[in-house]
Amino acid sequence: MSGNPSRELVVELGERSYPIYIGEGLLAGFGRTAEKHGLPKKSPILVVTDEKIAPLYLERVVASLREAGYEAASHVIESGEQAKRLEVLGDVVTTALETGLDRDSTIVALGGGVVGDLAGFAAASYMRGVRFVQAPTTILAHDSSVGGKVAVNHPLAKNIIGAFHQPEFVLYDTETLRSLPAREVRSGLAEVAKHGLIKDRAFALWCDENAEKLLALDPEALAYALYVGCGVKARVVSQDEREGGLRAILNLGHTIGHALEAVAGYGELTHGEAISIGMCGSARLAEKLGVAKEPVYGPTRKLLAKLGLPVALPAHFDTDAIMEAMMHDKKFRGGQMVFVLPQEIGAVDIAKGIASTLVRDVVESLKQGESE
Ligand SMILES: NC(=O)c1ccc[n+]([C@@H]2O[C@H](COP(=O)([O-])OP(=O)(O)OC[C@H]3O[C@@H](n4cnc5c(N)ncnc54)[C@H](O)[C@@H]3O)[C@@H](O)[C@H]2O)c1
Ligand SMILES: O=C(O)C(=O)C[C@@H](O)[C@H](O)[C@H](O)COP(=O)(O)O
Ligand SMILES: [Zn+2]
Repeated sequence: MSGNPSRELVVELGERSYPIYIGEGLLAGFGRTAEKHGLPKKSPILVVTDEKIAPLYLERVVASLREAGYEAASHVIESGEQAKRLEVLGDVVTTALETGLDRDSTIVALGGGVVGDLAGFAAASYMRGVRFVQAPTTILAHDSSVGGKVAVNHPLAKNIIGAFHQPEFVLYDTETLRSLPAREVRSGLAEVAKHGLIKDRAFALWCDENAEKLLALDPEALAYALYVGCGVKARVVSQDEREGGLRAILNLGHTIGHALEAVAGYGELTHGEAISIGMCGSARLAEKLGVAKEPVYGPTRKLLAKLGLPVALPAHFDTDAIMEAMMHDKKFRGGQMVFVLPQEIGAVDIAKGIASTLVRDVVESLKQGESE
């Protein structure tokens, strides 16, 4: 433990409100937190995690739950985006049935966004819905663990089979982030930067100034960034839980980003890398359409490059395939392409009816990756 005090935020959703606990070493107190939130003790708890996280942190969680008097079982999935598929969901359900999970049971997601989305969808669908807890272990999961979007992928479209299912609480033990591979540190910082770019100019500038500290996992800088990032997300979700309108701003960079992930077969680019390229594309588009009130492409590109993220599209990506995949975006309605576009650093707009020819030009231009 570094001695960094814990921080707490609340996602305000009426009777479904829940806290986000952020701090070092919190996993050791998992069982006590479960008790505090009234998770039933008569029904088993299933902890879902992946093969890389299990040897590092699973025992800590299971032991803490058992110490508090819970019956705890676990299910370990393969690591990586490919695991977000129906077959793996079926395996989780098999373990849930074999372990005797009932309607009063809880499914715990111990891991990054992949585990969170998959285990969350298992919790949303098993017996038509059981309790769910998020224990994020990646930087990126400061985003995925908050807000209740849970899903698996289809080969043609990302996150296309899913639900909204809010957790009972989010327990974010920042000590776990120290074992992250460098690529995953960078990937997670893409969503951190996104939260600044959409809603908090000062935070976006702070990320730019503190990029080196963030990449080096400086505990204070990281704790601050995760707190601010989770705060932006929590406030947006509180105002528009089911994406009737405002929540779509959290999708900055995702129309292009999700298409890249699908076209590459889920794995070549991490989610953060794909949306980094996507955010550069949105900034370009905003400038071309005159939506941007100030230069946005240059500063966005500079920030993401400083965070070690890709800002150009690898040349082998097929533009036609990307355009085709973009048609499956969940914001696409009534034949209209919808994009989240920066107006300035820290503010975005949702623009409908964007001409696909213009989007195609932007995708092509991303292959050049010019700095201005
Ligand atoms: N639901 C949402 O609102 C939301 C938001 C953002 C992203 N997502 C989804 O999140 C997913 C990406 O999440 P991610 O970037 O966390 O990927 P991930 O879950 O695949 O984790 C990245 C890699 O790091 C490993 N890992 C995780 N924690 C570790 C730790 N503490 N130490 C060492 N290794 C660790 C994992 O095994 C994996 O190999 C995507 O599927 C994306 O669509 C969802
Ligand atoms: O929570 C949201 O809303 C987001 O858009 C957050 C995104 O970072 C995340 O990748 C989300 O899963 C994308 O949502 P989708 O509805 O486009 O699948
Ligand atoms: Zn995302």
